[in-house]
Amino acid sequence: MASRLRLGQRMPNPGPELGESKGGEGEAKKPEQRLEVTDLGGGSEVAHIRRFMDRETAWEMFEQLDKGIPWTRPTIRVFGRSAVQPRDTCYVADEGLTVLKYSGYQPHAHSWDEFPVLKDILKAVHEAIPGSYFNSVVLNRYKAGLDYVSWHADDEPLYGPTPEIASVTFGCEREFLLRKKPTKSANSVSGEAAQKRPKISAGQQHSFLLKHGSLLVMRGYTQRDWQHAVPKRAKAASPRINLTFRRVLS
Ligand SMILES: O=C(O)CCC(=O)C(=O)O
Ligand SMILES: [Fe+2]
Repeated sequence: MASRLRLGQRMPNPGPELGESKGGEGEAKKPEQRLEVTDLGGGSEVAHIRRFMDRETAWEMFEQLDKGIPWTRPTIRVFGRSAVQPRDTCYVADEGLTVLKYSGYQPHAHSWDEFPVLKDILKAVHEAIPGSYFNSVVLNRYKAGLDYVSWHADDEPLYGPTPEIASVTFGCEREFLLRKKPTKSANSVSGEAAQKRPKISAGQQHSFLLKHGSLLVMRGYTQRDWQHAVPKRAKAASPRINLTFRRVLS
């Protein structure tokens, strides 16, 4: 695991690796990037940088993505039924990678060259997470609070057993939930014992408020052992754009 920092701790020697500005003339304004790490246990963890980007830069990027991305709302298959995905999406990846397929849907892989803004964000993400390497990004646009992503894990084999996934948020803040997957042993117990045993015990859920310009990183066994979701929120009245950077293994 890349970081051993605990919740609320400051990264040591904040400097270029953290993307912190030296304040020189002509340099892009960058806020101090404070990293908060939540240990989920069992080799899973989440790192959160609430102010990954300053608000103004993040709004400029929001506008470019909102207008410039060829958003689609595909029909997917969930539990054997066809349904329109409850959010807009797009996919960008290096050429020649294994194709991504989820819920019976295979998104077209656009090229990074079509969207210079995505290259800028990718560079900032690489700088903020030392040792990271991402070659694809799934983009989601939630038009308002009725758009959502249901419980899932990004555990497709093309990402390997311990993928690092970096999630950048623009626009309306929304809640991001994590819950522990039911364990095999809990499932395999039959009869009365199984009924009495709760599948998800207290303390095995976490909630993060993902704000405009924030970065959240899931790493270790988070995709194998946990699920995540962005639930509907009737009060969320404005759009949110989220980018999840991933590394497709070759
Ligand atoms: O919008 C988010 O914060 C999460 C999106 C997500 O989980 C996904 O695209 O797999
Ligand atoms: Fe996901």
